[in-house]
Amino acid sequence: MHSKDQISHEDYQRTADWLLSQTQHRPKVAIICGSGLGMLADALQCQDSFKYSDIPGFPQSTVQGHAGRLVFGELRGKTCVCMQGRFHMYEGHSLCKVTFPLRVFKLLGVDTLIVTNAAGSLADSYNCGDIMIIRDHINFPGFAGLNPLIGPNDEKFGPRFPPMSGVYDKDLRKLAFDICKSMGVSQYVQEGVYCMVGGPNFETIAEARLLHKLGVDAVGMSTAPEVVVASHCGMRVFGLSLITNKVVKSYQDFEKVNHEAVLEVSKMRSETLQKLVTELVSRMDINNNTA
Ligand SMILES: O=P(O)(O)O[C@@H]1C[C@H](O)[C@@H](CO)O1
Ligand SMILES: Nc1nc2[nH]cnc2c(=O)[nH]1
Repeated sequence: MHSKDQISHEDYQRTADWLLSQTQHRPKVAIICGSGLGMLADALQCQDSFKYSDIPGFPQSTVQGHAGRLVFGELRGKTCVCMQGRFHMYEGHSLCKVTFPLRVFKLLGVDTLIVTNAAGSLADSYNCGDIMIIRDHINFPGFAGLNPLIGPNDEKFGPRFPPMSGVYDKDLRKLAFDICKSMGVSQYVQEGVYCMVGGPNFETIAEARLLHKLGVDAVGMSTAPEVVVASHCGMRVFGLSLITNKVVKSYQDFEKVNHEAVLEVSKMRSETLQKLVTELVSRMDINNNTA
């Protein structure tokens, strides 16, 4: 890692202090909106919102379907901060930049992360439009040394060697399933393993077959770095993938995925996802995580 990529504790603190001076909201929950899922922020009441370009130290979002706004507000009386737009490695951001907001959120007092993404499915039983509750992830770039925790460890945030087993909170996953049942949508809710690849190209057929053999249920280009950093600093994590396409695994299949189709499917499930996240926030206990 180059020294220009290093972000000091003071840098995170400066951004957190600026935000604290601009809003009365004191969020306990952070929500990251995946591609086309920015409408999750629309449910927030009493909003204060900030363009990323106006926030000192914040990276800029360059992908279509990622508005580039940080929205503070209340969801059924619980204070949240919502990223309408995230940062991806393939945009050219270092992983420190990709995950910069997470440490700022920690300094704001956030203790729970809800992360969402658009993903392609490898699992044969999944369909387009399914919602996958993330049970676990594979951080493929991490295998190649692309990990946001590489470099000097900041003990104020967390330990040098953090565990990652059980990173997606079991109780929140169960609660989400119960909510889906009561919403009558469990027929298209799955639980599975998300794999992050670097992107920006979608998978070749051979790559898709490899991921399938490895036990990957859904593949995308985000989430793992954010979850690693959130977990490192003691946040509880819950994740959702919206299955926007089935990854092509056969040489006989001539279908080709594209970003516009991904955004289209995101729109189709926006209401359900908004309801699910609202219910989840409203029913989660935000005080039991003191890590
Ligand atoms: O931000 P997410 O992970 O939801 O975005 C996915 C992965 C790519 O950025 C994009 C491809 O359509 O959607
Ligand atoms: N890598 C990857 N990311 C996605 N995001 C949405 N769909 C896909 C996909 O099929 N592959």
